[in-house]
Amino acid sequence: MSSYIRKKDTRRAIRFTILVTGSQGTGKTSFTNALLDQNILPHRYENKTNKNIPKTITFSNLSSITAAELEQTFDPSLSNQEPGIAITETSIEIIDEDDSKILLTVIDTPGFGDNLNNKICITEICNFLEHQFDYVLAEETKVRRNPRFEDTRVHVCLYFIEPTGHGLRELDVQSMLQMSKYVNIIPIIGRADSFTKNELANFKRNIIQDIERFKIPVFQFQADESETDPEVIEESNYLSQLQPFAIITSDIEATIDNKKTRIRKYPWGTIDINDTNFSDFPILKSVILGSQLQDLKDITHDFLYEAYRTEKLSSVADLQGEFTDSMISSSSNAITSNEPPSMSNLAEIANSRSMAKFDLQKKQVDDLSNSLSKSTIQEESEINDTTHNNDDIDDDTSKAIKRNSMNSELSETASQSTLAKPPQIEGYNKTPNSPQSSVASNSPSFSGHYQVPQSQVDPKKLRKISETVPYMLRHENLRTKQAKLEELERQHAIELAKRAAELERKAKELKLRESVLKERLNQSKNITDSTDLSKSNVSITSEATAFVDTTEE
Ligand SMILES: Nc1nc2c(ncn2[C@@H]2O[C@H](COP(=O)(O)OP(=O)(O)OP(=O)(O)O)[C@@H](O)[C@H]2O)c(=O)[nH]1
Repeated sequence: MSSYIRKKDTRRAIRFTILVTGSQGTGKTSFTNALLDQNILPHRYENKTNKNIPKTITFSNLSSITAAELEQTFDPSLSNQEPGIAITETSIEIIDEDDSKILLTVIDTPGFGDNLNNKICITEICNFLEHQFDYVLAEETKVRRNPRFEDTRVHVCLYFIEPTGHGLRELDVQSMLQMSKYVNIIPIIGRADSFTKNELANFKRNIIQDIERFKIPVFQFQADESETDPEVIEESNYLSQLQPFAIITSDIEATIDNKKTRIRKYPWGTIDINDTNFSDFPILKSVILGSQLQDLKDITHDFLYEAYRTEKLSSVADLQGEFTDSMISSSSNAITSNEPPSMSNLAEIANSRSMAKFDLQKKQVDDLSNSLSKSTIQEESEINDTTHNNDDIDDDTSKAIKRNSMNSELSETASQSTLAKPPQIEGYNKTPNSPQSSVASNSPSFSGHYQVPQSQVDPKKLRKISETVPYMLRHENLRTKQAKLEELERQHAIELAKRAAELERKAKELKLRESVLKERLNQSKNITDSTDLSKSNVSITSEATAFVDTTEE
């Protein structure tokens, strides 16, 4: 990565958001600094004056004490207080020589795992992830969309496991399980230099067994079934076998063989964190900012968000059903002052479930039918823009993207290679066609005798994800996926139009009923009036008779 420039022109940048979480001291800050190639984030123990303090998005704890107060002084009387959890973000724009940009946002979770009861941490992170989905859902269902809307969904969670050597803790299992509903999970072993080779192999085996036992749907590097490129298949197999990545990170910059890198110094020697004999850091970096970037984004949108959206919208549809039923059955009921639902606030409605309260109102029925017919038309006209609005990859950007293929030497290796089918952790398959659940049940699991791979593929020969172009898109896949997205949107629009038409029909029916009732009311009024008239006629006649009688007398 050649240069980093603070946010300037984000029009064509690819947005990519990473959540870095895990217990304290596992090397998250050092990792982020190494990933961004700048010591941008302060360590907790450091003087923060010269560093960028990340923007705090949320903070919450179970007591009234603030995190800053806890950090300032140690007061034994506060030792039972919970430090809580904050969610912070740091955005940076990575620009390569081709002017291609990634707007990278790193979300950190200081305080995670520091509480006596860490449920609050999981809840807070899940709420944050869910809110990002809600923003997109609310925007998608708006009649008029905001052209400057920023998609803040998180594409990958790098979960740092404490280097205990034992396996996953309950907090790790619970966190990964719950977060996996909203984000791709990649487990990471931080501070991997704490282990000997055998210890690391055992630790990886324990983690994999736990992932299998608790059915944690971590990210799968398995290539698509439709993938035919042997290089991609081989690389995916290699990455699958390597997982969970074991990384060494550092803040100390150095130059080795004329290349900028980072090192860790020990009394007995020095380790280059980019040396794949010791550290998976360079592989992880090229995976998240390169070869898998687009897949991570696609899975976030096509599976995770789609599942969330379906769940939310179907809850709205149920409520709408109740609403329309109540419209018919309660046509003569008293009128309440609740607002009618509109197609532009479905997300809010889904969240608050306030639609259940809605009742019939004559005036509102009119409003509703008007607004629905408008929104149906607009939805259809705007639906084609959805993909462009939601995703920031435009044609121009795609053109600028380079696809660096392996050299011919690796192709040879690939064709001769007899790699065993890599084990899988239950979870997502990257093929957009196959739903997550079916994959989970079909995928073979890690076997108990899983072995840490002995570098069947030379990591140096991994597809070169250029340091200047830190990402790569799969052009052909992108097109098919785009088409699928458009098809989904079209179906969604049709569904909305149907629902709107149905509501409109019911509204008309009600109007008709209303006018019939009015007519009847008028008729009955007329009858009453004529009865009154005949009564008064009778009294006039009797008065007249009395008058005639008196005159005659
Ligand atoms: N041995 C070793 N130490 C590391 C490694 N990465 C980071 N450290 C050190 O571990 C300590 C904690 O690292 P951080 O990067 O601050 O860890 P963190 O997870 O951000 O910690 P919190 O901010 O407290 O949550 C620092 O002293 C780092 O220098 C590593 O790969 N190996």
